[in-house]
Amino acid sequence: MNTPAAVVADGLGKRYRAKWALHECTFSVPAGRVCGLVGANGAGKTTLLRMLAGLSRPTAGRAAVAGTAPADDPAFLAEVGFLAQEIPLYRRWSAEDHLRMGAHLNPRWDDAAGRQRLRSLRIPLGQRVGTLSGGQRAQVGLALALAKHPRVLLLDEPVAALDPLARRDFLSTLAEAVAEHGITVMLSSHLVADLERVCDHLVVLADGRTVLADDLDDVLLGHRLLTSTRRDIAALEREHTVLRVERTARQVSVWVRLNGPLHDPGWEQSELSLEEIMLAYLGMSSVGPDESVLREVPA
Ligand SMILES: Nc1ncnc2c1ncn2[C@@H]1O[C@H](COP(=O)(O)OP(=O)(O)OP(=O)(O)O)[C@@H](O)[C@H]1O
Repeated sequence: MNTPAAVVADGLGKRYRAKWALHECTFSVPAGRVCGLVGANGAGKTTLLRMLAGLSRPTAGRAAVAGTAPADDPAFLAEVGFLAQEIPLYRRWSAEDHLRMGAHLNPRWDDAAGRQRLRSLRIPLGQRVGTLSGGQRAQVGLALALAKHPRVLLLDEPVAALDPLARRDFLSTLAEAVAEHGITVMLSSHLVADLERVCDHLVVLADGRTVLADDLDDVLLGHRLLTSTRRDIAALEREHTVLRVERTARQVSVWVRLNGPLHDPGWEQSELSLEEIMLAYLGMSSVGPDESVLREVPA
């Protein structure tokens, strides 16, 4: 049985003046998944998340989040939690003040869970959030977003500025909430090890386009490093998606997404880690592998 999609982008695009920040972006995230959103700086992650959160209108295409088109209206905003990169909190207010405002504004507010989450992390509820550490502020932002009981939670690089311990705490809180409430999460990050820990689905953007959208297990199964003494990769390119090529005098190495079985026994196959797969995608443009760039990568 197919799980219904909680987040859908269909030809979604955003143009700023002449430049497309996001172009023909198409993917769907099944309900209950934690989806990592990956892309180089400027790939369009924030642009995408802001459109999904109803904070910015698409120039082209359509999106559906929790079954509806994102919009800046109370019914939609009740279903969706969004934590922006800069953790938007009132610096002069305490966590307690934010909790009270949340209870006032949100119909499904779970005040007890929000407080419990912050107390268990020993975050002082009465202290101005401007005087909390970056990690504590991120946890306050997450606790507030979760207390809304959203069906979909969108997080824009929430752990980027946190130390490893604070990142672990943040991601544990997130994983517990997902297990408890079955919410769908879309989380942008450059930290592949973190994504591997919490995500079971991936969307990768390059130059504002979707270059990969799949379950994490299928991503790991479907990518291989192929090596051979031959030089010609034309036959390989006809059947599979070549991400990266490195040539030495004696050997060619090809990072590939397999679109079916590999028939040619002349290639030696080895598995790729998620980090290696992501690096291959981040190094390619949306139109194909760039060997001149790839040659700079040490073997
Ligand atoms: N308000 C804006 N006006 C003009 N251009 C914009 C605007 N917002 C984003 N862009 C451009 O759109 C592109 C995508 O930006 P975006 O912030 O979505 O990337 P990102 O993947 O989130 O990057 P990062 O990893 O650095 O946060 C960039 O080229 C950026 O300069």
